[in-house]
Amino acid sequence: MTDLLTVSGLHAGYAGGTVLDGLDLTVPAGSVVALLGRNGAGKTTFVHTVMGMLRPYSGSVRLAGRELAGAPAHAVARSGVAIVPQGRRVFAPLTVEENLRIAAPRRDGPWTVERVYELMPRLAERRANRGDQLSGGEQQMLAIGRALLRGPRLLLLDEPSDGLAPAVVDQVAEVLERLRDDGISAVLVEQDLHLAFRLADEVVVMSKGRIVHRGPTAEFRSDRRRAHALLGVA
Ligand SMILES: Nc1ncnc2c1ncn2[C@@H]1O[C@H](COP(=O)(O)OP(=O)(O)OP(=O)(O)O)[C@@H](O)[C@H]1O
Repeated sequence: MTDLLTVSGLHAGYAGGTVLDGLDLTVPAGSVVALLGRNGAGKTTFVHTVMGMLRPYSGSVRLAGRELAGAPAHAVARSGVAIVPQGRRVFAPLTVEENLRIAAPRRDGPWTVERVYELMPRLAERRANRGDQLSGGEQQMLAIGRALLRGPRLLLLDEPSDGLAPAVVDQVAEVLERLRDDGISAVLVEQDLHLAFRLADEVVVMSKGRIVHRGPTAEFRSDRRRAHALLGVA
């Protein structure tokens, strides 16, 4: 499989110091890679750096061969990367429909507002509701819909399960499963291992700004000792 995303030697951080310390990662086209790691490992920093929201100190971020490192977020978005941010960030005073319409849907992209509603009928039912009248799960679906409308080649999902009850995580998982089965390429940052295992083809573990493990999901799942050693979970 050809790699859609190729990140190499990525260094990035904040005024306080370096967080990404020479990170290398590839995402094959049509696959979902789960990015796991303890709190503070640098997962969100990675997602923000790929998206162009944080400028790297050095290193390369290539999407289908095209260099994106150092490009601003709007240029990265135009190149085909979309983010579903941690905390969802839907616009509270706007309705579901307005939130989707201002996502600036790509006219030539495969996704339309109607297609988003078909994927997530809950959003269609709530189309006239304001963002702040939605449940956490509905807000998450709205954030996913907004990202899809940009017609991304690569989707960056930053902890979609964050703050959701298990039954609601299950509903979001069903949506993401359908996208995966349709062949979407994605990096899924997750603390919820069940969700990561359910969706990802491969598991990547990050520690102190580097990748310290990579392997097929089934293999990682069956090796509890390694999961414990890398993530501190049972
Ligand atoms: N805006 C910021 N300014 C300064 N330091 C930051 C900023 N955002 C994150 N950091 C620091 O960078 C490090 C990595 O944080 P990051 O949020 O990328 O980790 P994470 O793996 O996503 O963690 P979590 O699972 O808790 O979300 C942490 O030490 C954090 O305190």
